[in-house]
Amino acid sequence: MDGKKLAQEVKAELKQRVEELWTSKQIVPRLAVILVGEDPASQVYVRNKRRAAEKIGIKTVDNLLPATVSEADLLDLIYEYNEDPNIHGILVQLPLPAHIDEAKVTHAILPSKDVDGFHPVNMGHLFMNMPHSLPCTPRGIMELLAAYGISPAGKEVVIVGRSNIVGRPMVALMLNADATVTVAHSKTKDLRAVTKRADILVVATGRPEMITGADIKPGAVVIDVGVNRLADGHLVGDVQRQTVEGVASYLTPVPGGVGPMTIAMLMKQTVEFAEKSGQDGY
Ligand SMILES: Nc1nc(=O)c2c([nH]1)NC[C@@H]1CN(c3ccc(C(=O)N[C@@H](CCC(=O)O)C(=O)O)cc3)C=[N+]21
Repeated sequence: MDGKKLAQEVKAELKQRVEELWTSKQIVPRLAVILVGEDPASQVYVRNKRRAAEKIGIKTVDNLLPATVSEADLLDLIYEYNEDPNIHGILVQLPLPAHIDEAKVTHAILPSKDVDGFHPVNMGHLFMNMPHSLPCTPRGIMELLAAYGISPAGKEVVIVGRSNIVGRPMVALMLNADATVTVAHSKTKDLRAVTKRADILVVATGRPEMITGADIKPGAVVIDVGVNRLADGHLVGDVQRQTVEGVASYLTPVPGGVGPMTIAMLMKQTVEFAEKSGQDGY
């Protein structure tokens, strides 16, 4: 499944929507991005986000804060953006340094500007199937499946991983799409027996190549959320491509699968927020 190509298509459509928003309402979508510290992987993502935004016509307001910034100063910056009517979305790149409470920071973002969908209010709405903001990675996965004509309705979907960023919201999205959902994680007994049941398997564990061809049902659709940089510099997923390729009907590559879709969905959410701005409650 070609996430890179689909992401290009999504971004081309967004570019048109951004032009329409300017023509009809003179609004330019604006996204505030906050990066704390100098984690090299985070710097790459933030740069990719800025590049994608520029191409679409979204303005990004980048904030590079030193790793020593206090939690209070970071919160103050968020409050400023919360109040600023010209900012439609706020993103704080995770992980944050250990002295800063990630929950406190993500919960400080106004739910209506929470482009990542991490705020408990947005997570709650999502679980009740009345979403306002959708977490970018799970949403990107749903769009990939839809583009390939794969409907989760009635299927056995197994999600490996229960993070707040991917696993848990993925459960909600799959449930909302009428799948029969199972969540496996590090304490699951006989993981292979569980993953082998899956018609659609979503793997988001952060453990390089942990899922092999022996773990999946022939013909399964396998979604690899992992982005693991090995010591030799190359990038692998949580799925072992060589052994899974011959068994699965579809597999998302790493790189070029879920990653580019995540960025495309961030852009989509920002444009949607800008389109809604000024309406009741926003
Ligand atoms: N507040 C917040 N929101 C996030 O959405 C968020 C975050 N923090 N922290 C880190 C993770 C990770 N993440 C990725 C985004 C794009 C690629 C991506 O485009 N990957 C390329 C490869 C990039 C490379 O070469 O390193 C690909 O898979 O083709 C990967 C990972 C977003 N995250």
